[in-house]
Amino acid sequence: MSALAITPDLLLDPIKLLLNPFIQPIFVPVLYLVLDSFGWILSTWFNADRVQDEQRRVSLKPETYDFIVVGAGSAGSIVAARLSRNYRVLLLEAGSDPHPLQYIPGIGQFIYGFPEVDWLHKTVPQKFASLNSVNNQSSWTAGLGLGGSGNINLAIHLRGHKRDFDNWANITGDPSWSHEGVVPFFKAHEDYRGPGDEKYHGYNGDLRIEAPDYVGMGYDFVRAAEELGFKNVDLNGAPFTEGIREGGLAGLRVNWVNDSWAKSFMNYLGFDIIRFPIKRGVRQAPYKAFLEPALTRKTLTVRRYAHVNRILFKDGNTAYGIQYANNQLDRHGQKLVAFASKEVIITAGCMGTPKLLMLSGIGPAEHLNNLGIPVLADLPVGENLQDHLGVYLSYFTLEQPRSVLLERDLTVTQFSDWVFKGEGILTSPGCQATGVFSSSLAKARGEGDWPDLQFFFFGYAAFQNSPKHVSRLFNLKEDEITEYYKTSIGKDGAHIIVTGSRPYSRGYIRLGGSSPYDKIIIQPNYLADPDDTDFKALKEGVQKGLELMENTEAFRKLGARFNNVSLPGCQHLEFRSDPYWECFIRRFSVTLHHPGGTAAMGSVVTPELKVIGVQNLRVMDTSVEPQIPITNTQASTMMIAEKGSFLILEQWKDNNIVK
Ligand SMILES: Cc1cc2nc3c(=O)[nH]c(=O)nc-3n(C[C@H](O)[C@H](O)[C@H](O)COP(=O)(O)OP(=O)(O)OC[C@H]3O[C@@H](n4cnc5c(N)ncnc54)[C@H](O)[C@@H]3O)c2cc1C
Repeated sequence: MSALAITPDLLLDPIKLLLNPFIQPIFVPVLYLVLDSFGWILSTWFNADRVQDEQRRVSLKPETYDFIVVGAGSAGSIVAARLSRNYRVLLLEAGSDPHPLQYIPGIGQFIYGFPEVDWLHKTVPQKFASLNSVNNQSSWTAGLGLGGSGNINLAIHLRGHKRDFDNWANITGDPSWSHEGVVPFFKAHEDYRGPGDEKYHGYNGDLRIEAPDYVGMGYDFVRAAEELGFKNVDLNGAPFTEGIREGGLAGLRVNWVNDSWAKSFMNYLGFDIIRFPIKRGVRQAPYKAFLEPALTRKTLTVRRYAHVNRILFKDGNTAYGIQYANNQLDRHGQKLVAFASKEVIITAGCMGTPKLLMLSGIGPAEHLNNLGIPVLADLPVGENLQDHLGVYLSYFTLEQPRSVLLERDLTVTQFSDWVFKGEGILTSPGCQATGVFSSSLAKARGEGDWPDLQFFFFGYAAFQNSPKHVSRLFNLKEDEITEYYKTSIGKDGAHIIVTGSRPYSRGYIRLGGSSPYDKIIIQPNYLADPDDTDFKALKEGVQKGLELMENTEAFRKLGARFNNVSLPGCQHLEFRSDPYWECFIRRFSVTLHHPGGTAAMGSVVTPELKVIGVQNLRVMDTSVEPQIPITNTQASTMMIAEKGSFLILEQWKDNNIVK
């Protein structure tokens, strides 16, 4: 019998069995089968879990806690973990536990878009962007379950820019929201592994931040950016203390060492590989880092499948509890209430929070009146909606086998390396490098020190199922994407997403009806700002992206070339002409999933995150950001939760602490 044969002893050793060369050829078809079956895998798992949860049904009696936290996402997980150290906390989450596959960073992208883990929101049809999406509607994924969007996001850990937070301090009139004021709260939960300055990094916190074992072409991207004059910097780190090379950054002066203005100009402007909230290749934020370790506390009660429908008020405007339950989404059909003797804290995310506030009578009076909801506080809830819109510049094909081509590289060995060593391509959530920089428009406004563009680099090739996969993620028309990717599939490749990091366009979220089960109306108004600033910045960003990928030695060596097929919808235009790129931007523009601002500090909540005009109610999630930071939003959300918890603990200090 051949040494390669599958012998009985191999059947007892699954790893040896998987690594057997007989298995390798059937691995790829099996892999595709698994990837295509995620919907089924998730629904089977969650159905079983729900039945089990139902068997542990809680009593119908109203319960009283010190604090009630609504929503167990990136923010809620931290708030519940921090407060339950000292107080009795009830954490309510509409979804369930994270699915085991969600801990594998490299699989994250395949997992969203299913009702068990995703709220599956969609925007209203857009006029100026996302025009290759089905019905021009952008799909707005949002995580459902303990861990929230942190279970399904790309996990890119970037805090934002110094000026983002100094701007928050200006808007709120509270210097504690300035960069200097918030750095301690970023550091508080950080367990950082990487180069950087102690002044800006934490090393003993709950959340490991590190580079994955697999960085792929991340450094090629950073080297290419350096060729264009950008610096390789720690994007979460210290302001620069060194100068930049001659000719760098559009001819800015050199030798900045002793120039304090220049130092702050350079703060967080540059490129780097990405560090993530992962530990030995396992996703950490927020569930594993914050919530899981707190679950054994007697002071923390977590109710899953608990869809909160309304905040309860007494004495006119004092929040004292919540009502949760219903039919499909609820605690197994029970209608329940719970009371908070101190405060109710809403962390239901940028869409969930304004919805719950409005259903409870806190929102624009006219809108609530139209729906017959009695108005408790007339506030601009749902207004000020912002998101990062990105242009999906895909694919650059490569002549060198440097990218991840799923059917070639996602081998059995990669799986066993992830399981047993925490190594390999599955340790990476996908995006390998990033950079922030300013357009000429920002510079002309005198804001060259506050980047308005961001690049995300993915050294991943188009695989057989890419059209189906990308279409599902972004609600794109699959036949068009199939046509567009036809010459890229199966070839080594990479793509970048060029993002407007400081959008001027503002949208809104409104209720679709007065029932908690009515869908919300999401209008981001992408690229609708009256001066077209967002569009013009993206145009510049796209040109810079092409330059970086096609005209640098780093990528020339790899033979990088952009897709030679015209994007459906732009085929009538001269290929790669100015009008072609304008059309491309409007059509192949996708959400980066960074919505925020719908219960903003300064207009809906105070700088202490208290809802204006009512008592004992706070909001502590992405909704409170008056302007979203220039980078991804999870790190800043976790900072808000950390600072918010601190504010609460300070206020209730020494008051009925549970030992
Ligand atoms: C696909 C995707 C990719 C992303 N990639 C990145 C990235 O790489 N880096 C980054 O920094 N950011 C990323 N983000 C954004 C980031 O994940 C969010 O900004 C962050 O998670 C928001 O945290 P949150 O606590 O405000 O909301 P969430 O984490 O969404 O938490 C809200 C929670 O509230 C629950 N909830 C809502 N309504 C109710 C209700 N009525 N009753 C009970 N529970 C309710 C939800 O189920 C959810 O668990 C991404 C987001 C998505 C969706």
